[in-house]
Parts: sequence; C-alpha cells; structure tokens
Amino acid sequence: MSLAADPSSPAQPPAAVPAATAARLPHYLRALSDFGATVNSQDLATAAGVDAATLRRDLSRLGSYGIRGVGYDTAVLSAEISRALGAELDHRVALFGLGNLGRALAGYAGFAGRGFALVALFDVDPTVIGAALPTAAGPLQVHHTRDAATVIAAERVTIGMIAAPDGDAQSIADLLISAGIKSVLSFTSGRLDVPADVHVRQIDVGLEMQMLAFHQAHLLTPADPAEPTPQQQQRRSG
Ligand SMILES: NC(=O)c1ccc[n+]([C@@H]2O[C@H](COP(=O)([O-])OP(=O)(O)OC[C@H]3O[C@@H](n4cnc5c(N)ncnc54)[C@H](O)[C@@H]3O)[C@@H](O)[C@H]2O)c1
Repeated sequence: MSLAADPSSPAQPPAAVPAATAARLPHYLRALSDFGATVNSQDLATAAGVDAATLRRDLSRLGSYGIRGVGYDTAVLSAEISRALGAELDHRVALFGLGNLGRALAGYAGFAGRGFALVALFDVDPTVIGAALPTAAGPLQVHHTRDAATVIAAERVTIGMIAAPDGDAQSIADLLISAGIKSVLSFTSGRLDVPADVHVRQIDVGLEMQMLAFHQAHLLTPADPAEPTPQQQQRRSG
C-alpha cells in the first residue's frame, strides 16, 4: 500500500515548490523522525509547529497526499521530502575559518545525516595550516585559503561555509564564486555582494538576538494606554 508518492519517482523540480513551503520542509523532516511507521497530518503538523491545512497543502505540492484515516507512511514521506530538498545529493562542503564557531561546526555530527559532507577546511592562521583538525567525520587537513581554488576543484566542493571574521567574508565569497560555487552559507554579518545565480544564506546570530530583544522589550513594555491611537491623533489634528 502506498501512502505517498512512489519514492523512485524523479525529484520535483525546485520551481514547483514555493519558497515558503521549501522553508517548512526541513521542519517536517525533523518532526517525522519522532514518529513510528505512520503519522497523521494533525500530529505531524503539531510536531512541526504549523497548522494541519498548511502541512497538507505543502505535502500535496510534493505529490504526497496520505490516506484518510491512516495518514502518511513516515519512511516514504521522509524520502519524498529529502528528495525535494536535494538531501539525497552528495553535498560537499568547504568550511572557511576554524576559530570558535568553525570548530564547533566542524564537530557537528548532524550534517552527515542530511546529505552534507564536510570535505575541506581553510584558514589563514599558520599555526593551524597543515594540521589535521578533528571533525565529526574524522580528522581533516587544514589548507590555506589561498589554495582554495585547487582544493575546491579536487574535492568537488558544492557548498562554501564561511565562519571567518566579518571583514574577510567578501573576499572568501569572491574566491568561492570564482571557483564555481553557487551556494554559500555565511555566519558573518554584513551584506555579501554576489552574482544573481549565487545563492547566499546568511545566519547573523547577533541580528537574531536583536529580534529577540525587540520582542522582549515589547512584551515588557506594552503600548502606553495614554498614548493616542493613530485614529485618535487624526481626529484631533482634523
Ligand atoms: N563564536 C560565535 O558564537 C559566533 C556567533 C555568531 C557569529 N559568529 C561570527 O562567525 C565568525 C567567526 O567567529 P569566531 O568566533 O569563530 O571567530 P574566531 O576569531 O574565533 O575565528 C575566526 C577564524 O577565521 C580565520 N580566518 C581569518 N581570515 C580568514 C580567511 N581569509 N580565510 C579563512 N579563515 C580565516 C582566523 O584565523 C580564525 O581561525 C565571525 O564573523 C563572527 O562574527 C560567531
């Protein structure tokens, strides 16, 4: 009995999946790992933090409809979502910057299960160049950033990850682009100037903290009731 689309069918073209749906797919995939052989849409939606209608609409875009009264086959649905996310592809990642953050990323074991292999490490610090840095997948030699073009080609890197100081991010991005890399994940703050066909995801932790501070400030200081509403202001001035 097939509860979802045949996993041997070809992957959906990315254009068929709206960006908002694509952004929710990793959450569904993570949530699916908490369930047994089948899961109903309400339980999966709750675990993923969305409403059931959104989940059903998102999954229908992948061709997965589930079965009334039974739900979704978790293994089939996981394969379906992984394929839509390109997780079955061999994503080979190069990491630039092996300081506090870079070492933590290199040691994170969670990338491999999602189809990402860390295959190249770069830094400019002479004390680490040539050393074998421990990573989740075993020790990996650190190269100098100036050798990136050669190593990226040899290691068939497809994704560049930047955990170097903010001021070095653009030059590293330029280097990645000239080496043919189209996908960049940067933990630095500040805009990166890249061609239109290069996809940059930026994780600025400081910015995220500021957003939390903003919400916190508004939670703690609710709008002053003495403050006139825009409508009241308009009436007064009118
Ligand atoms: N540590 C954190 O918790 C944290 C959190 C959020 C964001 N960040 C950002 O991540 C980046 C790295 O932070 P960190 O704390 O790991 O810094 P860090 O100073 O500990 O490490 C930076 C590393 O980058 C290397 N480096 C410098 N120029 C380079 C280049 N051209 N190519 C490759 N490597 C180069 C340095 O030699 C060093 O090993 C910064 O942009 C920082 O703002 C850090």
